Amino acid sequence: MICISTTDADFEARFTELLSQARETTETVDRIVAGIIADVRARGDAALIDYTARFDRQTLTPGTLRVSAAEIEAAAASIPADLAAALDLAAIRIETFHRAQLPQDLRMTDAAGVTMGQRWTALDAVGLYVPGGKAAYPSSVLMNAIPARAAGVGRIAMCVPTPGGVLNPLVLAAARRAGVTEIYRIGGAQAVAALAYGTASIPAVDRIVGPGNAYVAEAKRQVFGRVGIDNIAGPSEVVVLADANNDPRRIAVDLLAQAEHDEAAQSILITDSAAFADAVAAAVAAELPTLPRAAIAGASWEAHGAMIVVDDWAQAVALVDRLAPEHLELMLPDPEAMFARVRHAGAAFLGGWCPEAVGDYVAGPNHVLPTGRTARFASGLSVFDFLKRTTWVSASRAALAEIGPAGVALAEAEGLQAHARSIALRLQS
Ligand SMILES: NC(=O)c1ccc[n+]([C@@H]2O[C@H](COP(=O)([O-])OP(=O)(O)OC[C@H]3O[C@@H](n4cnc5c(N)ncnc54)[C@H](O)[C@@H]3O)[C@@H](O)[C@H]2O)c1
Ligand SMILES: N[C@H](CO)Cc1c[nH]c[nH+]1
Ligand SMILES: [Zn+2]
Repeated sequence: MICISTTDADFEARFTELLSQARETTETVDRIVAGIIADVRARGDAALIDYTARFDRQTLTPGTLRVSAAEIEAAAASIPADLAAALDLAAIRIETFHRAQLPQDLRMTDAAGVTMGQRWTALDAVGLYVPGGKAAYPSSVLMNAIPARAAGVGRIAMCVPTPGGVLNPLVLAAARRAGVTEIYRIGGAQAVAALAYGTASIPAVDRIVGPGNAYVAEAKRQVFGRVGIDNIAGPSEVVVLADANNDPRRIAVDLLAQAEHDEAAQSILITDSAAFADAVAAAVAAELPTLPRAAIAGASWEAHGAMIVVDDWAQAVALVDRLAPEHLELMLPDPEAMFARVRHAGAAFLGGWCPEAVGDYVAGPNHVLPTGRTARFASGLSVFDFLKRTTWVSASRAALAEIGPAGVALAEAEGLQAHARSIALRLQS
C-alpha cells in the first residue's frame, strides 16, 4: 500500500506510477491467452477438456461439458428458503432497473418529407461469462442474464468454471431463476475461445459479456472482432472519497470488500485528512486477519492499495477522473454535489448508507463494470449490450426531388458515377 499526499514533491510521479500499474494484462498473460485461443480453435472440445483438467482440476468428456437439466433442478431445490428469497429479491430489483433502461425506437419525418428512424433488435445468441476461480458469483449470473432476457436475446449460453469439479448450487439456482438453461462448466480463456469460435459441443455466439480475471479479460480483448464484447470487466476496483467524519472501520471494510476479490484488485482511499488516512490504515490492519480471504485481500492491499491525502475536494475530483475507477464511493456530506463534478467512474455510491457492496447484490443497477481505467470510455453492462440498432429511411418521389440533387453532386465529386446515376435516374423518371 502506498500513502501519498498532493503536497509531496514527487506526488505526480508516484500517482502516475499508480495509474500505470499493470494489474490486468501483462505480456505473459497476453501470450498464454493467445496460445489457448489458437489451441481451442484447432482442437475444439479436446482442448477445452485439457485446459479444464490443468487449470480447474476437473476431468470432463464432451458429454459432461454441459450441465444437465437434472443438475440444475437439483441445485435449485437444495437452496435454503431464506437464500432463495434473497436471490429472488435481487432478481426482481435487477430486472426492474434493467427493464426501465429499454430504449424506444425512433421515427421522424423532416421538412423535406423524408421519413427515417432507428429500430432496436436483440442479439440472436450471447455468451455469459460467470467467474468462478477464486469465488463463486451467483450475483454475477443475475447481472449478466437478466439484462439479456429483458432485451429479448434468443439464445443465452453461460460458462462458469468449476474448480475441483465443485459447482456452486446457488450459481445454478441463479441461472434457473434468470431463465438460463444452457450452462457449460468451463472457464478462463478457453471458455471465451469456445464461445467465440464454437466447438463440436458449444455453438458459437455473437457477443460475449461478463467479468473475469486477467485471463478472461485478455481473451475477450483478443476475440473482439470475431464476436462483440461488452467491456473489460477485470479485477475489481474501488476509490473511496471520505472525510474525517466517517467511521474508519466502515471505510476500511469498504476498501477490503474489493481487495478480497482478487490479488489483482485495487482499493484506493482519497481523503482530506492525514489523521483519518492513518486511522483507516490501522482499521485495515485490524480487520484483515479476521477475514476468511485475508490472504487474497492482504496481497491486493499490499501490492495495489493506496491512500491519497488531498488539500481540497477539487483535487480529489481531478484524481478520480484520472483513475476512472470501476466503483466510486462518495462518503461525504453532499455526495450528489460531488458526483455532479465527477466525469469518469463505472458506478457511483452516494452517501454513508450506500456502500458498494449494496450495488454488488441488491441495488438494481449492474455490477459488471469497466475496470482498468476503461470507465473513461466504457459503461457497465446494460440492456444496450444485448441490443443493436438498425437505422432506416423512406423517401417519397417529392422528398427525393428535394434532397437527391445534392446527393448526385456529392457522388460526382467523389468520382462515383454509379452512385450519382442511381439517384439521377430516379430524379429524371
Ligand atoms: N468487474 C466486475 O464486474 C467483476 C464482477 C465479479 C468479479 N470480478 C472479478 O472477476 C475476477 C474473478 O476471477 P477468478 O479467478 O475468481 O475467476 P475466473 O472465472 O475469472 O477465472 C478462473 C479461470 O482462470 C483461468 N486461469 C487461472 N490461472 C490461469 C493460468 N495460470 N493460466 C491460464 N489460465 C488461468 C482458468 O481457466 C480458470 O478457469 C476477479 O478479478 C474479480 O475481481 C469482476
Ligand atoms: N464487486 C464485483 C464487481 O467488481 C461484483 C461482485 C459480485 N459479488 C460480489 N461482488
Ligand atoms: Zn464485490
